[in-house]
Amino acid sequence: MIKFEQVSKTYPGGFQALNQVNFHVEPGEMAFLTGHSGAGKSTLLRLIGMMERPTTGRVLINGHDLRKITRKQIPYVRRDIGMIFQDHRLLMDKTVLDNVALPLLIEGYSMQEARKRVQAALEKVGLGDKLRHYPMMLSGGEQQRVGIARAVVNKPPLLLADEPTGNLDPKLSMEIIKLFEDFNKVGVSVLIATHDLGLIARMRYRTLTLKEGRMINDGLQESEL
Ligand SMILES: Nc1ncnc2c1ncn2[C@@H]1O[C@H](COP(=O)(O)OP(=O)(O)OP(=O)(O)O)[C@@H](O)[C@H]1O
Repeated sequence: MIKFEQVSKTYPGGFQALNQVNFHVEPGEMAFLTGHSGAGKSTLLRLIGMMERPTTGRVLINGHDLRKITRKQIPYVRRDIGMIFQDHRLLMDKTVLDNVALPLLIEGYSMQEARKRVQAALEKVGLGDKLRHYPMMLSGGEQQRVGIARAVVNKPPLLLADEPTGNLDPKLSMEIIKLFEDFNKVGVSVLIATHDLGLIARMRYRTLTLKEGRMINDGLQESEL
């Protein structure tokens, strides 16, 4: 589902954020990505999301070699990826319905067609009764769930999350991770970048660890890391 082959990324200005990174996330797998601040986690996610291109090496997503994707094809490949951010990036002047419907409307669905799918996505994240609410009327955990509903509404085979629990307390964090587990159980691949080593330790999933742009560990998190 995600394959990195000798991937390096140097930003304009000369900073090398990733150095010869190799890993493979299989279809249907769930894994964490961790490392110190500045280790390159967001850069790695941005390469998968095609917001950045690697300087050298090859990234494959769901069989697509991203080097061969033209600018015009990017939206099609991106449909396979649901992205979730720490700050959820909801439109605050739009209702929950409008926020979650957005990816479908961009794909060309009418609001009438989209509404059923939006309702189903919101029910999966436990917010089936909040369609008409504005994000400001919701708690932080609920806002994050709306962000997740928006990411899954078009049923992508891959979910990427960048610090999805960064603003939440441990109980709410665990609930959010359980949601990711639910999607993983129905076959969605999930990659979650997080600083939260406590959370990772409780979950016992494969953990990819970056240090200064290098992948230094790929396996279950070891307690000394
Ligand atoms: N657009 C950019 N231009 C130049 N340097 C950048 C750019 N984006 C990131 N960097 C640098 O690359 C390094 C890795 O950044 P990245 O955001 O990938 O780290 P991170 O592991 O996600 O960190 P954090 O956990 O703090 O978000 C940092 O030193 C950062 O300053």
